[in-house]
Parts: sequence; C-alpha cells; structure tokens
Amino acid sequence: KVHYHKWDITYQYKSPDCFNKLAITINGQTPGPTIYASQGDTIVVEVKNSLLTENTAIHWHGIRQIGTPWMDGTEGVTQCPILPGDTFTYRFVVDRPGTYIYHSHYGMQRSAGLNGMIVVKVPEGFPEPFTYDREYNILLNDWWHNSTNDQAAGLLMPENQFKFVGEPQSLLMNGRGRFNCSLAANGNCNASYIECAPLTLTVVPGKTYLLRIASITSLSALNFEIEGHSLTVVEADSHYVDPFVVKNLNIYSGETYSVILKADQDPIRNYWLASNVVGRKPGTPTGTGLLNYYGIPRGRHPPTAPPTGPLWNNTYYRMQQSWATRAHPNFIEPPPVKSDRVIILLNTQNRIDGITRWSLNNVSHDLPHTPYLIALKNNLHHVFEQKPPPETYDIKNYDINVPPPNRNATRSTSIYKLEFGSVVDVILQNANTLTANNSETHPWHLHGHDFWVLGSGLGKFDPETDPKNYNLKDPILKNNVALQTSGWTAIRFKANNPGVWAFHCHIESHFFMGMGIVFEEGVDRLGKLPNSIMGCGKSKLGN
Ligand SMILES: O=C1O[C@H]([C@@H](O)CO)C(O)=C1O
Repeated sequence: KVHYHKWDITYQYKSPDCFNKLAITINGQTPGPTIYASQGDTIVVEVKNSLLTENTAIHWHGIRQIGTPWMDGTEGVTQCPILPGDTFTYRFVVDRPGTYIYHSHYGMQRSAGLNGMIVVKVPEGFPEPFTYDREYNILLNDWWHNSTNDQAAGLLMPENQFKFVGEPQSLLMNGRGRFNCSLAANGNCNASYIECAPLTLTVVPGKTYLLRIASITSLSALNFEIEGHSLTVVEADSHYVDPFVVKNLNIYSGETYSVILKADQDPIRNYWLASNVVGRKPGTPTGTGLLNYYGIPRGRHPPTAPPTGPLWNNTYYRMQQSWATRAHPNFIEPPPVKSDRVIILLNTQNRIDGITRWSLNNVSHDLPHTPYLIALKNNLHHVFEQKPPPETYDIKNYDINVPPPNRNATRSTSIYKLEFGSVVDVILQNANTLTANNSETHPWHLHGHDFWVLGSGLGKFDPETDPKNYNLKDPILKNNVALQTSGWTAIRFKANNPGVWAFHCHIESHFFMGMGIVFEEGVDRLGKLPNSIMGCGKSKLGN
C-alpha cells in the first residue's frame, strides 16, 4: 500500500503554550500530521518549501532507509537542502512496525516546530506480545519563546558573549502546553486559546490502553508520569522489550516507547499527565495534560498538584531507570559475539577560535557543502577532509572529571569509513564541560541502523574490564541511547546498510555546535543517485 502526503512548509503565528510566536508548520500545523501506515507500506511525502527565506530537509527518525539512503533527509549528508519554493518528494518503505518521528534536519528548524509522528502498524493478524482496547499517541517536546535565529546567533557569539539556548519556557504534549501568561513580558499570551488547551485522553474504567510516547525535545531529558497509574513498558524504539513496570519513565530526545496503561484507578476524578525535566537543573514548570475518566467533565482539573517527577540530578537513579535494556524473550536477536572495530568517542565541550563547540576526540564536526553521499558516489575527494578522524582518545591520562585541559579542538568534515558488513562497537564517553563540576546528559541517535546497547556505567570506560560485563545474551536494539553524566555507554551495530549515516547528539544546539560524526559503508553498492538530491556544492552539475 502506498500512502501519499502533500505538505506545505510555512511559517505561521501559533500559540502552542498560549504564547503567540512564529513557528514552522506543515499545512498550518505544528506538530505536523501523524503519518499512519502498516509494515511494508510505502510512504510518499511531497514537501513544498514555502519558507520564504530558508532551506529545509526532513529526516524520518528511526526508519532505516534500506536501499534508499538518499531519502534519509539529512542535509549535508544524504541530500542538498530543499531550496525556498522548491518541492522534494520523499519516497521510502517502512520496513518495521513501531512508533517513529519525523523532523527537520536543517539548521535548528526542529526546534521551530517542524516535527511529528509516524505510526507503523503490524500487519493484520500479527500477534503483538500484548493486548489493549485502543491506543493514543503522546509526542513530548520542549518549547522556547525566542526564535531559532536568536538561538543560533547566540551560539555563534565568541568567548564570553556566547549565549546558550537556556532552559525551555514550557513543555508540550502533542504540541500543547501552558505558559503562565502573568509572566509574559511582551508578545500576546492568552490562556484561553483553543490551541493551548491541554492534551486530554479519555479512558473507560477497566479498559486497557497502548500509549505510543515519543520525545522530540531540542534539549530536555524528560520524565513522564501519569498520576496514580503505573506504566508497563513493552516497546522501546519500536523493538519489543522484556516488559517492566514503572511509576514514571525517563525518555530522551529521539526515543519512542510504547507503554500499557490500565484505567484501574478511582473513576470519580481526572488524573494528571506530567512531564518533568531531568538531567539538567529544571527551569521549566511541569508540562501537564489530563487523563479523563469517562463520565467526568473532560476539562476538570484533578484536586491534586501535578507530579514533579524524580530528582533531576540523581544520575544513579537514572542509570537504574534505564531498565529498557533487555529484549522481549520471544523477540531476541543476539548481537555478534565480537566486533571487528572499536571506536571510542570522548564527548567534550571546547572553544575553537573563540566559538563554543562540542567535539568527539577533540574533533568538532562541520558539514560539507557537497553532501557526503554525492561526493562519495562521484569520487569528489576534494570536497571534504579525507584524513580519518581519531578512533579513540588518551584514556590513560585524560581526566574526565575536570574541564578539558586543552580547550581548543579542531573542526573537520572528516568521516569514519566502515568496511561493509563489519561489526562496529562505539563507546560513548562523557566528561566534564568547560564549566567545573559539570557534566551533561547527551541523547545519541544513529541514522540508518539499530544498535545493540551492550552496557553502560559511571566514570571512565575501561577497555580491559568493562567489555567482560557486556550483555551479549538479550541486549535491547534501539537507535537512540542516553549517555549519562560522567558515564559511558557501549553500543554495537552491523555496517550492513549501504549509505552515509549521521550519528550525533540529538540535542538540537549540540549537533549545531558540532557534536556528531558520520559513518560511510557500501556506497559503491548503491545504484544511480536521484537527481532530486543534487543542486548544491559540486553537485550543481546534476548527476
Ligand atoms: O552547550 C552548552 O552550553 C551551556 C553551558 O555549558 C555554557 O553556557 C550548556 O549547558 C550546554 O549544553
């Protein structure tokens, strides 16, 4: 089955949290429309760029694009951007069931509202390992009142004029939140807007619901909770997990979870849906919605205060909370027992020529003007740095608990070339930022692949001892994983999807500041690239 969508990308004044500002919309909506499909279907999205002054590109987050790497929508990596006034048609197969996200992959446009959900159903009759009466989608986001232009300009200021994006003004559920209008200095803020009416999910006492929860936040690690109800986690990044029950769920940017909710509480009132910031000192009120028990007026607030979630800086708790580590006993795909290559990436914050950047092994990533996929396919070796980036860092002597002794780093367009079919381990190693006694959570996302999460720990990864504790029996498969403060995370994947794939921190400002790398594998196995991805850098000549 082929699903056709026609999207017009425009700037419109919107009030997601009751504060009116310019947002990027799809057919006038932010979040954009939810795409529904079944496993094996083809999705066709004709994207018209009606942003009058800027390019765009749309990434289908979690979709592996096997055989269609040029549809991954990662500007600078898999395609030239879609120019203002131009139309680009994305066409790809959704080869696995689950919950996915789409969002702009150009500049920091995701933060301006260009995002939405994709739901891929299992085929008719396929026995899911859980049952439910109906399902709801919950897209979690954070939201600022200034523009992404303001934000980008602040990030590019030199030395102590650097201005970080700061903590969000509000937290949204399906694009709706509630800023306290009495705090609105300027701009129009009107809490009675229909647009900022809180998300309300109606449940029938005794019934069972599947909640598809996705986070598209630009910065925040969130903790989601439904007051008075426990949640049974059954799926993570569209892979079935060994089910476990939580009171509240940590969800990192880019992740999706499916949880089972039973309407098993006292039906005489409504209950809060709550999302709270964890991992960074909160500066944002709890994001709320309502769980409405059928028969109670939909808008009636619970008699209680919304839950405020776990302590934001309890790393140990967050480590424990990452219970989504084991695959469902009936859906285990064990990893290869050994890897062909181990890449260790030290995450540091640096200052390069006065500009604050993030780096991996002291290399901060810049995107080339000719997308890698085009450059590699056409052997244009002069359009990006050919020297390979460092495979590791000075593990013995580097102190991860102090600011980088050498603030400086280098910027580069270099990429990691992987032997097709090889098994690759990546160890993400966190460290202190430029600020003393400060390490930050980084949610990493890999394009084009799922990876096994073999293990994680606090402190410095030890190549001699830590691999002995990897879970090689039933590790979970995901395409997003959190790197906790001052800790490490180990992942393994097969380089078996011909293409060029970004692997980066999913914090919008961090990727903008160079916190990512790019893998290449099997590009020589690809057929002719579509002309539609050309038109920039050295690809002006067309094919
Ligand atoms: O890139 C960042 O900058 C700030 C801080 O390090 C300097 O203001 C922050 O929290 C980041 O994640």
